[in-house]
Amino acid sequence: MRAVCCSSLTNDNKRSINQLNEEEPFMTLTAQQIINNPFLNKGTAFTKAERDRYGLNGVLPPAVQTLDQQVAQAYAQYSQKPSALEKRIFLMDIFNHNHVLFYALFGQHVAEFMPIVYDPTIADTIENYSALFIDPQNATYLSIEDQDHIEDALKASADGRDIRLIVVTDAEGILGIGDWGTQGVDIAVGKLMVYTAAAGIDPSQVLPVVLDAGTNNESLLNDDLYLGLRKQRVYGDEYHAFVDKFVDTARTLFPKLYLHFEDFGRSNAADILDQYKDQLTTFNDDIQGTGIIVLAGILGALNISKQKMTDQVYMSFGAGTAGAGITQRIYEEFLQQGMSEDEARKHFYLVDKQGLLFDDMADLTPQQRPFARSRSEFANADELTSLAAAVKAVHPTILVGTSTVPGTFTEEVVTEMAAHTDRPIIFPLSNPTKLAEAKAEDLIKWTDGRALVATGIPAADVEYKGVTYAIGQANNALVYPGLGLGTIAATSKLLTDGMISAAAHSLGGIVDPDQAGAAVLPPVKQLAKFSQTVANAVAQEALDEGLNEDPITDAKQAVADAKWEPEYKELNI
Ligand SMILES: NC(=O)c1ccc[n+]([C@@H]2O[C@H](COP(=O)([O-])OP(=O)(O)OC[C@H]3O[C@@H](n4cnc5c(N)ncnc54)[C@H](O)[C@@H]3O)[C@@H](O)[C@H]2O)c1
Ligand SMILES: O=C(O)C[C@H](O)C(=O)O
Ligand SMILES: [Mn+2]
Repeated sequence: MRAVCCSSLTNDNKRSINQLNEEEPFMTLTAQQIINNPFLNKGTAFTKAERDRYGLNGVLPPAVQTLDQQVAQAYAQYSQKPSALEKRIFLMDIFNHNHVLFYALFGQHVAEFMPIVYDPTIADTIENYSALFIDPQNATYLSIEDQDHIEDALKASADGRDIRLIVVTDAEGILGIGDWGTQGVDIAVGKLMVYTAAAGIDPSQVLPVVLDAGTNNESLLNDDLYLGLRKQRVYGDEYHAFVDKFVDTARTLFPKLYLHFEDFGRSNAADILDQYKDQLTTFNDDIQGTGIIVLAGILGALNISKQKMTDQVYMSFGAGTAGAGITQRIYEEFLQQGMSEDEARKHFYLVDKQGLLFDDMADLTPQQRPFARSRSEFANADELTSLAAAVKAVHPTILVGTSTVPGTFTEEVVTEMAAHTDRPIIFPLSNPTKLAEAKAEDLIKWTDGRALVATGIPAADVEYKGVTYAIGQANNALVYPGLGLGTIAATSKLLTDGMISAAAHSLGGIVDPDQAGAAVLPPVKQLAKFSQTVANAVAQEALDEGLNEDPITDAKQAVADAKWEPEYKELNI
């Protein structure tokens, strides 16, 4: 029996499959093992010489195609698929068979594919994951009831690859659609695809992981097809011991790990980040990634309105994981711009289920507490139990929605806000599409074109009174790939606030703010380009803070060297 690709690579002998191909002929694979390995397979693009060498003659149709021809053929098929879900299933099929082709195709159609591979279509595939299941897509499925296999499972799915990046979810708070148990694994798969398409993270160095600690989703528990653990979600010490065991095992197996946490529940997300952030490069996308993109969007909006950050009055509608994370990031920016903590806090207002949050409320989260207000500030404090009442009392200049409640930025709320500020900054960010607090088009119309808008999911341009308003996408996907690439390229020991701030500031200067209808953030079609900008800024900051493990001096060069391109390399196995 011949060795299956790469399983003989030990942790001490870690190389990516690409490096491996280039360096050493160390094992022989059968034709079937090659074409069934998505990291190695080239399909019809195997050359004549490769076909001779690896016994592929007659195993494939005789014509030899180029990658460009394969991309064109696949895109033509894709275009015929009648729905977003079918388009996504088709692309996943390509991914399952041939990673280079998948990423070459994705790279040529980034803006078109983002909403298919990622949000919002990914929400449909998560809700229907068990029914649609075909392939585990190199993910690791860890169960709280089977912790003895954590190490084996991580090793088996990594299959000897040099894992540098894990996206892990426990799926308690998938986007705004709630608890999806094991089915949430797709968010880890999808986020990783965006890392590679946007920033060129080597796909052989990544691993999607789901931590299945049960689910409180009754529809899943009652679904015969459900593929996860059929029990109520576990919380408290038992849950944290499970997370600890996963993190300890993963960092031991993969010592250069960048660990990205995604869509954990409100009661766990911030605690887990605090627990690990000073130990290894830990990133919480919903807290930190969203904080970066919203700060970048606000900086972009202020560039257009020519206003100062420290003159703004900020209101968060929905102060959970993302809402509180964004608030903290904007608050830090106020401090960075020279304001004292006490002065800065006066600019922030949180509205959640209870209405405006006050410091005498017993049910505040630790992240909400520092921004809760005193009732004595308002004559009618007890009446401020709705967004409309809070907006009327506070007159915010910035309103960010992370509430998961659709349509809550009503015409009444928006016109009241716009009555007290020239250029209201309004970001309805709840995902997917069906949960957004408002539509971009309505915000532009209700404010007669004055609102500076960004949305969580892609929004079409808005034509209004002869001006075309481009709508920025304030989705963390615009920054987390560059942040990850920069951090990994710099071999940074930690991910610091300084690196996070550098990422947010690096997105400025890409959009021309003087163009009528300019967007507050750069367009998704330039995602690959500005991911590089973010990566360079982050890597430079890591070096400036002396966080690099390897002796790197040139941040840009390190980023360029770390970047993977979807090209067929000569197989040498
Ligand atoms: N655009 C982005 O990049 C981005 C990033 C992260 C999260 N999000 C979106 O933000 C939303 C929230 O995500 P999260 O991770 O913070 O979830 P979360 O559950 O941690 O927070 C949601 C918050 O909204 C509050 N809420 C619920 N109903 C409300 C109501 N009627 N009025 C006011 N507040 C209410 C909840 O109490 C909670 O505090 C989701 O829809 C998610 O998709 C967007
Ligand atoms: O996944 C997204 O589209 C962004 C964000 O992380 C979310 O949870 O909504
Ligand atoms: Mn998320």
